[in-house]
Amino acid sequence: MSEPNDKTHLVDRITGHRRMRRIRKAEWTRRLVRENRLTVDDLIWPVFVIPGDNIEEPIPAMPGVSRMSVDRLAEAAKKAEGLGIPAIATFPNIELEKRDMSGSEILNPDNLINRATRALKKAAPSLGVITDVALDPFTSHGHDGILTGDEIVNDATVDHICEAAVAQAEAGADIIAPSEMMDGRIGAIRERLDMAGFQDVGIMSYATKFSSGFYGPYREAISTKGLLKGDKASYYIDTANGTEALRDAALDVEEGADMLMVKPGLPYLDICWRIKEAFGLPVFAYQVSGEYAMIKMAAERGAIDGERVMMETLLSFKRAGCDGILTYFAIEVAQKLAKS
Ligand SMILES: NCc1[nH]cc(CCC(=O)O)c1CC(=O)O
Repeated sequence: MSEPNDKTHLVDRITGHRRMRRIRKAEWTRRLVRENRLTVDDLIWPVFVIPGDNIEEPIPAMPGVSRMSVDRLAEAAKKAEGLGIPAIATFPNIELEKRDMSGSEILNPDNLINRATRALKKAAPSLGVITDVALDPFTSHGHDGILTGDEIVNDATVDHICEAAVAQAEAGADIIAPSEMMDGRIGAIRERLDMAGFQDVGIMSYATKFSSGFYGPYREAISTKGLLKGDKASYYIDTANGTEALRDAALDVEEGADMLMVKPGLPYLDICWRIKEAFGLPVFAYQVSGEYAMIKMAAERGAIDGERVMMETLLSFKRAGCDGILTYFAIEVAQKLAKS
């Protein structure tokens, strides 16, 4: 028969006196041993731009997010700059009449995205501007590249986005972020930017972009939802493939990417970690529209504490080795961090 206090000894025999809970006991020890922190320096704010003046249009699939006309965007950018957010990433929703098979409007030096960049640089000069060079906001079929028959043509698309990258740099973009997953695009863009004298304009590669279901609300936000025929599986990475994602990122590193992105974020934390370990380059996770919507909508329905889950997911990217996060929560988080 065992003595009444033998249970204590039983646990000590099992743990060898190592008790993890000692360091969790008080708030001050928890603070002292906390391994990762989220700060305002980690945030990149993705925004949606629309034509017109003085317009702010809520996006139903993304509660709390609106498309903004350039003037409103400039105001919002001042706010972001004031909060200390380092950079903004712009995505245009252009008129349907301006979209065509090859996305030619992306080459217009005065297109919506380039006008937004100029306005941002004027309104908030210390805020970094990151522009996407994919064709999807500009094509009548919603694909990221030039569509010939059933095929998204690789090399012609690369030529096209190289021109677009130069136009974006001319408008003042600090970082070009190609998101269309064509082969050879990073090296080609680097060469074209350098030839045009933009050695200082960086490239943040959407290095591992998965063929994901999490982009749904974004396609509503830029109005490609009804346009897109088929899916993007012939150019985005299969969601089952981690090692292939690493090979793809390795090519971008060789071709001269300055920073790498993993997209979506939360379902791909393993990729964030592997990429950070493999290359040591700055790595960013894109917490995409569907991830944002899941949190906001679950919170609205009372299933989760939205603010708490927002902070937890953002911190998970830091734990997974990311240097920063593109997140639609940027303003909300920055405001919260400023108070604490
Ligand atoms: N170039 C495509 C692009 N640029 C940004 C996103 C998604 C961003 C998000 O979901 O928040 C996508 C994905 C897509 O439409 O296939």
